[in-house]
Amino acid sequence: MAQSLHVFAPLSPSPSPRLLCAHLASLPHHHRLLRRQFCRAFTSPPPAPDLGPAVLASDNGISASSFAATAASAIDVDAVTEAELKENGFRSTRRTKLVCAIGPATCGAEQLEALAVGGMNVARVNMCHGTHDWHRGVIRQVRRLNEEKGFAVAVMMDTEGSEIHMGDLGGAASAKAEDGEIWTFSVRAFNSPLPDRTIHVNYDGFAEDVRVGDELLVDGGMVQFEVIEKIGPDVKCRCTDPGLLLPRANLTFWRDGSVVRERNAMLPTISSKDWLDIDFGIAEGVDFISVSFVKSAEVINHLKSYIAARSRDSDIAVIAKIESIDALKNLEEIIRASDGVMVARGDLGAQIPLEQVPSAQRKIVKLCRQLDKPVIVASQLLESMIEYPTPTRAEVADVSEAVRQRADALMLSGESAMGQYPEKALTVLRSVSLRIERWWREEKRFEAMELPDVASSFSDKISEEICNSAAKMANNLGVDALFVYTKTGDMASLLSRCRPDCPIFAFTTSTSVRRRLNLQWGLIPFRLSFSDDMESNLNRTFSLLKARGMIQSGDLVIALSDMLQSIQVMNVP
Ligand SMILES: Nc1ncnc2c1ncn2[C@@H]1O[C@H](COP(=O)(O)OP(=O)(O)O)[C@@H](O)[C@H]1O
Ligand SMILES: C=C(OP(=O)(O)O)C(=O)O
Ligand SMILES: [K+]
Ligand SMILES: [Mg+2]
Repeated sequence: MAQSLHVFAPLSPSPSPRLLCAHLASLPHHHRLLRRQFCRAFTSPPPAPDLGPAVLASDNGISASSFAATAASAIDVDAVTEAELKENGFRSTRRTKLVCAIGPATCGAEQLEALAVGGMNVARVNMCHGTHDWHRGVIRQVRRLNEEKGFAVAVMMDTEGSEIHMGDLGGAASAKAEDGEIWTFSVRAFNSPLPDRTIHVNYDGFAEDVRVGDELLVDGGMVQFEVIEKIGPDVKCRCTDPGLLLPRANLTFWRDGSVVRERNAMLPTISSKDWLDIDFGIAEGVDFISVSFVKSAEVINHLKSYIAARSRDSDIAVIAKIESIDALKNLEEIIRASDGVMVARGDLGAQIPLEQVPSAQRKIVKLCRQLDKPVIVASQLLESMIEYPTPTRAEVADVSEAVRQRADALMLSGESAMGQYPEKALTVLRSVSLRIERWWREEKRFEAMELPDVASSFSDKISEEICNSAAKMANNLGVDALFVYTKTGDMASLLSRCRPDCPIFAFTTSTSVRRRLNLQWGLIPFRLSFSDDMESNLNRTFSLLKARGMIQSGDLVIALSDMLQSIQVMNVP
């Protein structure tokens, strides 16, 4: 049994300028400008790894045109993953998936392609910002990239939800609030230009709900005010923690050490605007809809039945964002009802004390894995990279911890939507993920987690047992890859839940299932038409993958199928 040896060759840019920047990162705060200028001048973009589909044909001695015509129709695989596989071998493919919020910094065709090349698995558009035309442009551009360049980037649409937030600052990009300044927060509708130091608040009950003495937190505490006077619709506030106000920033108010949820707690989770956005998302065929400020399982079920009635042929997965006290209270029922979860630490940190966010994250990630639902860790992972080209040590440690917890995916928000270094931020996520995953495997710090039964029928129970056993066998035998043939994706998900040491090649007949699987830990999704005859499926897959240089004779694989509920161990012939 000849097992092949794979050499690790990280996909990272030339290290020297980064090291210099890392050194400069330790300078005191007032030197950061210097640091920034230095890093701008010296970290030229990494030499773009040639990961385009053209690479695919070259190693095999097959002419590009005939290759594209035959192989492309037979099997679809993500161009970037394929190149990573060839370059680094099975063992070193990235298991943690990456989600990027798209905004003004990344909505162009070239920028989107750069993110896809950099490893973006899911592109997220946030309905808090932009117009439907803008979002449509981004979604269609992602689809075009997938079709023309062989990526499988999924699209996630994130609802606005009924949060309380500021208006758009009369068109200004930001406004600075200084210590001691008096600002007016008002529910009045203003004609532009807005009066000086005035902020519109979108929630009509605001002036009635706040009290003098309340603390007003902008963006989860990035800027803080104290309420000093109420005059009709106007609330006068003194700035106690200065900072930058950004358009439509989220607002919470605190009284006696906890967040105030008066009538705003009665706001619907899905507003009338959200329903219009959801209709838009369904019409555009997004892969995921993430729901902001979920409070209970009911709203998830409601949305899922709406989607099922509206779009019989497409299956859109519903992601519950955990970002409120109510969501934490009803955590398990929400996770069970959803197709996935996002730990939305931005708003969560504005609703519970900050020091409780890490334990909440840990709990949510663990429960999601146990219940077989993908989980995304989001917000402020690399916040300083909105402005600076290198992350802080603390940010790298935070990313590492999320990877170590084996979350399915990490998300960039402002870093990729409006930051100065979107691609570099993605590179940091990618290289930290790879490094921590490798360390974890090498150290064999394998944390066996008790995985409860999630099956609801006896047949599902068989699939679940097969997956648990196969993952265990894969670890014990040190196999190169798990192959799973799955129509619905469920068996791929169950394998991913086990977080095995080797990557999981998931073959599915549908392009939408394939894109959806792109959010899940360790899965390399392929689209392939296959039959009930595993013998012929395997032979076909082996020859297609061998032709593309993605596997070699002698590689040891375990193959599973959800049609036959079978499990086979074999060497690639
Ligand atoms: N479509 C858009 N148009 C303009 N600005 C956007 C858009 N999407 C995102 N942004 C900017 O990027 C920031 C970070 O994006 P995101 O994390 O999605 O939103 P938020 O932080 O408001 O929840 C936003 O605060 C906003 O300034
Ligand atoms: C991801 C989050 O949601 P949004 O960016 O939509 O506020 C969050 O609050 O952390
Ligand atoms: K949102
Ligand atoms: Mg939020």
